[in-house]
Amino acid sequence: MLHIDDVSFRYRGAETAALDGIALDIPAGGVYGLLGPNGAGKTTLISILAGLQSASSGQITLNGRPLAAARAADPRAIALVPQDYAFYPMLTVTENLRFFGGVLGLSKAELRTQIDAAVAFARLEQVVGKPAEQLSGGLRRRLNLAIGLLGRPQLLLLDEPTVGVDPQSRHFLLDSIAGLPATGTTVIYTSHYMEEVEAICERVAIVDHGKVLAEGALEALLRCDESVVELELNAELPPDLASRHEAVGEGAMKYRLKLTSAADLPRLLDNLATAGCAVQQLKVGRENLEHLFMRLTKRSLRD
Ligand SMILES: Nc1ncnc2c1ncn2[C@@H]1O[C@H](COP(=O)(O)OP(=O)(O)OP(=O)(O)O)[C@@H](O)[C@H]1O
Repeated sequence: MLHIDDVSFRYRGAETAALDGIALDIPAGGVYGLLGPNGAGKTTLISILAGLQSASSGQITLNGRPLAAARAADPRAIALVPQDYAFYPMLTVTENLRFFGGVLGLSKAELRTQIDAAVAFARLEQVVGKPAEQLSGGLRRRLNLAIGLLGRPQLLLLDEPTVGVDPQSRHFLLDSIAGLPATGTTVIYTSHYMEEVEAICERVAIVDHGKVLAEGALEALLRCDESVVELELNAELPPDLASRHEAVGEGAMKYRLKLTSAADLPRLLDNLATAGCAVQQLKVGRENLEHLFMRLTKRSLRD
């Protein structure tokens, strides 16, 4: 659907490029995660995809057409839900939706249908008459999302849509976003919360310093070659086992260990039993995005 080929971008006066040869293929359907720490270049890429900035070099096509031509042919094809609140605080929810629907050029009948659909999707029914400035952080995010959906975009760009929301609204937002591909909208979801990306994205690109460090189906990225075991014990891991398995501490009595062969796991469990450590939890053979990111960059996503 979206093909990004060798795209670079440098802000005026900046010493380094914000995007440095980004190449990505984003298929139709699904939620595609753009994961990276602050300053990685996510917002810059999203702004270029939304037409707010032009790439310094490289090509982008949507369904085989250059991006600008695709947007000119169908101005509603791509919608952006920005990181900031993008509505008028003193207008009510309905007034905001009516205004932004009008900007999109929706007919009266379309406007009514789309506003009803967006309100239902974002579950804003209880607050339609409230000025936006009186909404909680979570409801503001939901209004932002509802506005983005008014034109029934083929591609929805979500720039960190859960920043500053309470856990309940976050859960609701993530569930709603995961359901969008089934309604015909492909989603690009930027975040520095790897748990969110792991929860709702089928494919992921990890970006840092304007470059793609890894890209692919989430399951394939997280499947590791080396066997990895996550253990939770009732006691400290004995030091000899820690060094033999290159253990990394993951919190109180939680460890991440490496195995070199299939026979290593029963041996490890025997050794733990001999040392008097009971295993409370055990997970085998799967990375998580935080570890993958650390392996690629030698630092944490939260740095
Ligand atoms: N208007 C600007 N002028 C100059 N440099 C900028 C500007 N906006 C962003 N940058 C720089 O470009 C790089 C990429 O920033 P960008 O906002 O795209 O990253 P991000 O991954 O979206 O981070 P965040 O999660 O903090 O929004 C950073 O080094 C940032 O400092």
